[in-house]
Amino acid sequence: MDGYALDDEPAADDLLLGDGSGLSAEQLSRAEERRRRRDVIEEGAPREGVDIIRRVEAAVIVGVQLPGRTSADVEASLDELEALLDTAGAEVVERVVQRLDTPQAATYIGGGKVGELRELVAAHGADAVVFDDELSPAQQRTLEERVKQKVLDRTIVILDIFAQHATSREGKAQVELAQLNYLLPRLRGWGTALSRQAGGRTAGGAGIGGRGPGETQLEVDRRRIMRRIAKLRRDLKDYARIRETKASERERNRVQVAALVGYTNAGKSSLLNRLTGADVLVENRLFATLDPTVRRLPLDDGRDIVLTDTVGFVRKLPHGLVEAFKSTLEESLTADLLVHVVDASHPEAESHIVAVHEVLEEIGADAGAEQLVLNKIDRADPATVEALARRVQVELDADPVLVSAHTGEGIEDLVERIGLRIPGQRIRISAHVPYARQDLVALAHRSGQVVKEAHGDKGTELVADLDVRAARRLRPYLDVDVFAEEPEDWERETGT
Ligand SMILES: Nc1nc2c(ncn2[C@@H]2O[C@H](COP(=O)(O)OP(=O)(O)OP(=O)(O)O)[C@@H](O)[C@H]2O)c(=O)[nH]1
Ligand SMILES: [Mg+2]
Repeated sequence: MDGYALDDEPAADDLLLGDGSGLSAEQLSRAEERRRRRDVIEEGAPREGVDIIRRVEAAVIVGVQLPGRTSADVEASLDELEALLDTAGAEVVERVVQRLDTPQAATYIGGGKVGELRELVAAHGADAVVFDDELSPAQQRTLEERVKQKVLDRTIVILDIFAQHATSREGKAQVELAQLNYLLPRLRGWGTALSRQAGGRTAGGAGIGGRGPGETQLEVDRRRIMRRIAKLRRDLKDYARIRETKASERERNRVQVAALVGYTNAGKSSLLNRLTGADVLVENRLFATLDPTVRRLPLDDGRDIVLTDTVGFVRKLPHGLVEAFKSTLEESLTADLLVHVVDASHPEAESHIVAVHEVLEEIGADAGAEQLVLNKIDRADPATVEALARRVQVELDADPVLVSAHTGEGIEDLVERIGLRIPGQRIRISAHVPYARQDLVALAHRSGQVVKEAHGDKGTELVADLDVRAARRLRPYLDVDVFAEEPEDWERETGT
């Protein structure tokens, strides 16, 4: 069967209604309601884009417990899949878990389970089955044939959320590239949706109740997608070049960068707002932020650094997506310090830390300095936070700062810690310091490298490499006022 010609199978809908399917009267009537609404929707206009999930209302989700994973692991991952689907606008009506020694080649789960799934889907009037793991194109196709309904996986859900939320040109291009790369090997199955995207239904009645597009149409689609992929790659290279230019401008201005990274919904944007008075969208939703935001952060010692906020990570983040977002994430790659934000009130906090480290490793950003921040301590149990802090100290050799972006608790500590972890820049100064201010000469010795020191009749002639803070205190006696031209508006350059 080609395409999601769902209405080919009206029988599946009628199959179990009113029989001993085990559903409550309420569940049955909701299933009936969904069917009615969907009929209306299917009549409606074709939608734009590859928006597969937006067409899903009610999903059955499937997790597999492989050796080495506890059932709690599987449930936690399914909780997250449910949250992802919720973000994408779909409701989960049932979850199915199977224990397996190894995934089945043809259908991932076992044959008996597939039959069960088919019945569940029909009984609930669900319009999709979503697997928590990535399926191969062949598995997906086989499952669709047997379950008689659309079969999706976690990857496409995440891709769809990203597609819904991306706002910048670069973000949109990155997501589209990842989507098309995912789609290309699955074209046989996705033909219908694509033909619609191309502007109308394919000749031959590929729409409701029709057959999928023929081979020729598939070839056309495939070539068109490949051309589009090539174009997106070129565009992304251009965007990356622009980004590089900005980064090297910042380099020239010797601005240092701290990047907020962390699991989605950890509170990165909230912290950026709290630390810099920014006004970035904060939502109790996964992937609220997709586009990087850059803000100036004044440190206690008078230095200004740049703080960046970017897309959050999640377990099993599709590889294509990480690849596509590499240039956005480059900000973290080149940062002087990674500020890794953790939702300390989340029961899965530790596995989130691990997942974030995995993604950082994948993009090659795991080498630099990292400051762990345990956020949301206002809503977490203090004993739990303490225990978590102790465990990360022992296991990761991290010295976390405890904060609440909401109440502001710990924020001063965090700023101080960032200042300590980001090495002060040194600048070369030359000065004539009067004998009355020998304390400043002593300061130069303490906080930097004195290159030359000579005693003349007016005072001490000094050449030294100092951190900016110390240098600023010598300002009245500098031979050249290096602070006269401080950059002022670089934080607006990526403006939002
Ligand atoms: N109680 C409490 N809630 C917080 C705190 N910080 C953030 N939140 C809430 O956590 C949710 C996510 O916050 P965001 O700042 O959007 O998180 P994020 O890490 O930027 O999330 P993404 O951009 O989706 O990756 C929001 O509902 C915030 O109000 C905190 O310190 N305490
Ligand atoms: Mg955010």
